[in-house]
Amino acid sequence: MCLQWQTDLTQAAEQVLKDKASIQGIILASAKSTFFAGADLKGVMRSQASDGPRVFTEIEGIKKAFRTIETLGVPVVSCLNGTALGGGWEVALIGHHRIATANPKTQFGLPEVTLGLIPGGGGITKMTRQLGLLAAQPYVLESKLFGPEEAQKLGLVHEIVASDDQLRPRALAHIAAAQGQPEAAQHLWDRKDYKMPGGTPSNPKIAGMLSVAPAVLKQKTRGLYPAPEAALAAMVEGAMVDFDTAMRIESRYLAGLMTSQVARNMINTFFFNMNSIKGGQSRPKAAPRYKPQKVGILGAGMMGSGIAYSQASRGIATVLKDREAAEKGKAYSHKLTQKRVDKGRMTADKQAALLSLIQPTASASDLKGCDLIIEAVFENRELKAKVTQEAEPMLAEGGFFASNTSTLPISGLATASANANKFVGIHFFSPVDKMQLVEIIRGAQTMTRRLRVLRLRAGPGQVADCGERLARFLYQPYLWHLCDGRRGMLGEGIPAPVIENLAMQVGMPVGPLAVLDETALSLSVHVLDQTREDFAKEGKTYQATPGELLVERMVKEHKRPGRAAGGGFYDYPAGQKKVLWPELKTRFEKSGVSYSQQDIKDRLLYRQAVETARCLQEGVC
Ligand SMILES: CCC[C@H](O)CC(=O)SCCNC(=O)CCNC(=O)[C@H](O)C(C)(C)COP(=O)([O-])OP(=O)([O-])OC[C@H]1O[C@@H](n2cnc3c(N)ncnc32)[C@H](O)[C@@H]1OP(=O)([O-])[O-]
Repeated sequence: MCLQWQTDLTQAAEQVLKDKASIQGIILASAKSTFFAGADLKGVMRSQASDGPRVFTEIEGIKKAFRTIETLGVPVVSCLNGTALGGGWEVALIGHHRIATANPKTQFGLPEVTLGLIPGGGGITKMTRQLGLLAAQPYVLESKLFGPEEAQKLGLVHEIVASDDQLRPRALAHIAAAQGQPEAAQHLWDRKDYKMPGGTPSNPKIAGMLSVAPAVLKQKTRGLYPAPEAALAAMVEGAMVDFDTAMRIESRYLAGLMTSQVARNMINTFFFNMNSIKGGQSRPKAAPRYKPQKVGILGAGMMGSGIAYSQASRGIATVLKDREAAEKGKAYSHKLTQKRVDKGRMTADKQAALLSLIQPTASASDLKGCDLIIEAVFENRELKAKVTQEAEPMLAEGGFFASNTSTLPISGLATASANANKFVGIHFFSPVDKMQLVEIIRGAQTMTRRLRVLRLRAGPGQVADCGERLARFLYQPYLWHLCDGRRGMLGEGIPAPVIENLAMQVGMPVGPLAVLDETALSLSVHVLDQTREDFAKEGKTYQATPGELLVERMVKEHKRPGRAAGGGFYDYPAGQKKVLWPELKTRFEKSGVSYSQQDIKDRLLYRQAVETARCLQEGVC
């Protein structure tokens, strides 16, 4: 929907108006394999707040042309040869009759709210009038996409043909058959007897639902996403007025969002940056794809068990080695998959196949032939050195070794290896089965080629090659800061519920204390002990921060090592929701401590922003 397209559309609409007497029907078709990809997102990225009036006029101009075509009095047929999204689906909705080619890859719908926008090119008004206020919500507020078959069931597509070359003949046949039938040249909502399915907001049932809808929405968005709120408002306000006014309401909300920083951020992150990542922008162009055939994992604790699951779920033969807990580690995969089997999302056969790929063992000799071994033992340098030396000789020819450390420098750990050039960090995030990011850390001696190969297929999702930076300079300091920082929020006496709730209010999925519990407080203490030892070897004394000391107290004095070991900052009563450990109040909260909620929110966010900027500055990609 670039500016040139808008000009062409206006001209086409003016032309059909002139030629009206000689037109029997109109076919909307695309010369490309995608029917239409919607608004020009690059153009949206260039808009500023001051462009609001211009953008509003442009949206209204587009919709005026749409309206000219659909109210001309001739049947309009949309021939949907491929995907139609956002403004593209709104173009499809101009057609009174819509024919789609059967293709499981085709997607229709309105992804606007996922980009900080709303379907303001007629999408909200038309989908609401077609489906009703309730039934339209998933498509408008949650951007639920659908294929041709679902579209047909919803009455949004009227015919499905087997191949693209049947679209035009079917459209022509429809137009021929529709001659003399005024209703075939009219949308449902333009008919005199039109009634909104399910009723308008004046219907008591709908009114009841609408009275809670904003609260339900806010619970999901926490008030941080303006687009779904605007979409709901446009749906409801539009349902109470005539069609043209509803269209104008939509345009106003859309113009506001299109010129907002939030939309620019979301489009950049969720469309352009995501496409770059998916397109492998940061991957070396020439390196072939790599998938290890057999992976060994050392240590079947929380991380090792999760990594074993992540490898096996990708069809990779996995040896899970632990002196005592290997079976328990494998049971974690059973627990995860059983939940899916119980919900009917996985067959018992698939579960059995996945579990059969995990070989629990206490013996290092079972690692023989692994082309990748990942150690996931405690953050203790000596232990890591010991397991490295024990397992490395089992590697297959050309295989390489990885440490899942989150804090210890890779170059240092690599000194225990006989092949430091084949030693890398692969840092999975907890819980491994949920977190998409995998961080690849290059040691000083890691061969670049090794890293390149690895970057392609190391873990469950995205890979950042961060040359020892992210783990040490972003992840850990960030976590530390959350409970300590330089002065330490909890240590300052700020109530734990305040910290947790404000973190959620700035958009974090869970509070920082919950994150620390998940990653295990005991892990942080292992790191602290190791750091003290490292300093002592150099004749120095490490000055622990207040936050480090606080976590140490939690583990050593209060015996609260984290979630996996039964409790940390939270209690985890079986079968119930976690609750903050009541004694945090008596042990850490200081009565009379003064704090500003905004300051706490800023502290939580600024730290991330500063560390992210530092990573960029240091070339972490
Ligand atoms: C008034 C009405 C307002 C309306 O309601 C608001 C909207 O429509 S909001 C919009 C709602 N629409 C959407 O959210 C749909 C967004 N688009 C898509 O989801 C996919 O592109 C699509 C599924 C259509 C095709 O997938 P595929 O076949 O794998 O192709 P591909 O993905 O590799 O793209 C090829 C190239 O085209 C580029 N480009 C694509 N779309 C846009 C765009 N809208 N803009 C700008 N550029 C776009 C893309 O960056 C890439 O460029 P490059 O330089 O070559 O890297």
